[in-house]
Amino acid sequence: MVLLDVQSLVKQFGGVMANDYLDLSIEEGEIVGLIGPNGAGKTTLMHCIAGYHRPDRGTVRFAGVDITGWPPHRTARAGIARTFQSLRTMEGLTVEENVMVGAFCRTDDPDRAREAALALLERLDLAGVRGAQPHEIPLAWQRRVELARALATRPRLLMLDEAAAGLSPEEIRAFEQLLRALHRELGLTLIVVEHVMDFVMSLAGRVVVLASGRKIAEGRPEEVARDEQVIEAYLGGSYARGPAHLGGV
Ligand SMILES: Nc1ncnc2c1ncn2[C@@H]1O[C@H](COP(=O)(O)OP(=O)(O)OP(=O)(O)O)[C@@H](O)[C@H]1O
Repeated sequence: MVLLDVQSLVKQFGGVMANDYLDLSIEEGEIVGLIGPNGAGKTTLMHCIAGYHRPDRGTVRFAGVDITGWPPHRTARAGIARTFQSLRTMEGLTVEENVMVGAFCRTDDPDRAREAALALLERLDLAGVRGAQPHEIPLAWQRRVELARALATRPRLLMLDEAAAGLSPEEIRAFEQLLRALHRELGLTLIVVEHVMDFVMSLAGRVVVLASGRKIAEGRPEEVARDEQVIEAYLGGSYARGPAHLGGV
């Protein structure tokens, strides 16, 4: 079943076509990697899906419903969650309270929200730091707090924006294993926006490549890594890692 169906999506900022008639269709249960050089339009696409931007044209359908232009609190209720490139954990709130913020998407009852938050903190091995402030714990754990908060909204579609950035290779492997397990346990559909190629290429079943707001390739990770247009897009741009990073798949 198609869970997310984006058609002819356009988002423009002044003269910049950040998303230039994009189509994207995702089956329930898929893990889709979304890659592309800096400025390709990946974050804009996620913003348009989750309602942080209103598209100029095109449609976003989720579970058969037209959700184009719905604000974030409505898309969250519909079952779309996301994490942010720059961490948006809230200082002044404890780790547990941060996760409760997500749970309030589904309940008004603080006891229930706390219960849901605690269950997630235990599942993500964060129960020991539930009373800490997010800035007091390591980055890899802060990313899991963000993940827990997103999961607390009980999403069907979870979008991760550069969740592996700044993590060590060991932390990235652990994060990948955790995501695989959660994907299985919760029946999640995942969109993984990522610059860390090893991570996305090994996690995703399908990879979609954007450049200058357009989709230039899509397919299995090993196919995409060999695609000449993809290699060219990375070579031609200011992307620091270059195609060597794609070649290792
Ligand atoms: N709020 C905004 N105002 C003006 N221009 C924007 C805005 N958001 C994005 N852009 C522009 O739209 C284009 C796409 O940006 P976007 O952040 O979606 O790319 P990206 O693929 O996520 O890049 P990165 O990998 O660097 O995060 C860029 O040219 C960017 O400068």
